[in-house]
Amino acid sequence: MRKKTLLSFALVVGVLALATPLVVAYRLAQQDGHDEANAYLESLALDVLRRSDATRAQIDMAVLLLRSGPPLLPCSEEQLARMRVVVARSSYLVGFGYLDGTRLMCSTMATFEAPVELGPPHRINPPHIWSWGGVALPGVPGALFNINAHDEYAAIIAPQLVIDILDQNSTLSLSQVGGHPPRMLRTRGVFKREWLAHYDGKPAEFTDAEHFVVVRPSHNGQNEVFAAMTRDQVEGLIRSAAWRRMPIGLLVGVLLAALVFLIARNRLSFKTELQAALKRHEFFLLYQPVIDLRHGRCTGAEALIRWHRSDGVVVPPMVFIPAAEKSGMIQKITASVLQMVARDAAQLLRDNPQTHIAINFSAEDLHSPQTESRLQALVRECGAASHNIIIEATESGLMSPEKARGILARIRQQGFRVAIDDFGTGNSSLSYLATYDLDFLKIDKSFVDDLGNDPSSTQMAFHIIQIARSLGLQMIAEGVETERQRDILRDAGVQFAQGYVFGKPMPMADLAEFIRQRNGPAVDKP
Ligand SMILES: Nc1nc2c(ncn2[C@@H]2O[C@H](COP(=O)(O)O[C@H]3[C@@H](O)[C@H](n4cnc5c(=O)[nH]c(N)nc54)O[C@@H]3COP(=O)(O)O)[C@@H](O)[C@H]2O)c(=O)[nH]1
Repeated sequence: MRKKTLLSFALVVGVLALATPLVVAYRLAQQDGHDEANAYLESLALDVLRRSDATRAQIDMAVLLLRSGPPLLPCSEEQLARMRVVVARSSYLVGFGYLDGTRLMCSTMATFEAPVELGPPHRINPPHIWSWGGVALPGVPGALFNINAHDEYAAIIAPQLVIDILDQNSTLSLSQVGGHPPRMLRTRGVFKREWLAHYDGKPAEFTDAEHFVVVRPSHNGQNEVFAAMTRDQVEGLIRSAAWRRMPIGLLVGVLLAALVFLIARNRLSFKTELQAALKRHEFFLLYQPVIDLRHGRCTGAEALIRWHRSDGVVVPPMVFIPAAEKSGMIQKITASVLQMVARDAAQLLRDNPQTHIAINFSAEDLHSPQTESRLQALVRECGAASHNIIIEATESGLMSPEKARGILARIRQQGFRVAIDDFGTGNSSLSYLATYDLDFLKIDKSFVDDLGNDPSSTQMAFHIIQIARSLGLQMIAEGVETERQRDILRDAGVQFAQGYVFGKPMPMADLAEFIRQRNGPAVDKP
């Protein structure tokens, strides 16, 4: 990836890394604020319903007590005294009275000069309980009462008592509605009749242009409480939740953005480091001998790159080659490998014209138009022939078949030989492999390791050998560490092998000596 692209990519990912936790934190804060509003309004609504139930229970109990004593003369001092005792014992009843039909004859609250005509009841529920709302009583000016009558006994209730659970300054709204059609039983704050349309007998929450409303029905379904707060109040709760959530979101965002920054810097600096290493010629090659298993001669070697850093550490290719591939540096490194082979191997190839040097190519090398000219320059510079060079391409390098196939075909036409490396570790199939012009198939070390020990690895290795045979490819087994592995491979018809049993990767001078010893008249067969 080019520096500019990497920077833009890192910037976009960094901004996303910073913004995403903030957005998530805000969304959670919105949810928290909403949940808080919901929970608070629900608790208020349930409280009103609980008080309403308690009021009803107190009325029932009061009527029971009034009826339990010996019958008294209606509106007599004795009856009013009994009513006063009952009222004193209850917390939600403010008075009691005696009814004759719809006329309130007397009450504990005030003495009437004449009976108070209440008119037709506002609600009858169940049949023997009649209710009136908003009743003005003589002797108690400026107050309106609800009256709840059980036959002749009328409980007098201050409607606000049930609903006055908010402090005076509260701007929340609470309304209890009951009956069919619905009538307002008691209210405080705002109530809009259109809210009734949102309620279908089940608990509900909804928002209109100005309010967030929670509705909770009583357990007997006879009335329901609407608790509401303004949308500004909900926003206030969201804001306080955001104050709690956002710092965590910000912290996570900053950490993620810092991580992105560090990774990008690492990538960029690694690329810079590779560039500097190339300039300072810190890369060098070791050569691992390849042995012909039939007669034990060394037929060539694989060039394996190492990075001798200025701090003295020798970095193996597994560490920097993948990073070089990702940072777009691999072609420069391969070009340097070709130059080093040209320099290192010139003498060896002149002295041993039948030997080869195998060079690893990455996917990008196989897709580059410069590869052919670089290979031509290599053989020209070291005075070798193209058959002295084997290109090792990994399965992943062949993954863009259109580009790779063309280059490989042209390279082979010019006499260079091609091996597929690490075969079996990717997803290549036999039919896929058959579409390429190849000379060698390298059997990956992972299949060689357990040869003769693990039946499935052994079977896999034999299967790969079968594939190579069916495609007419010669085989090079890699990672051969024991004589047993060597013998099994040789007996299975594998022609070539490399591995520690023959020789570890070594400098060119050592390789020349190795070949002299191995291929000279005194050479031991494997
Ligand atoms: N694109 C390029 N890739 C390269 C280049 N040089 C090396 N590589 C690739 O790096 C991978 C690791 O290579 P390396 O650490 O050099 O390991 C090689 C051998 O040292 C190791 N090997 C060989 N025999 C044995 C053995 O008997 N035991 C054992 N434990 N290890 C052994 O195997 C590696 C050779 O692998 P391969 O190339 O698949 O034959 C590796 O994938 C290299 O390809 C480069 O210049 N360019």
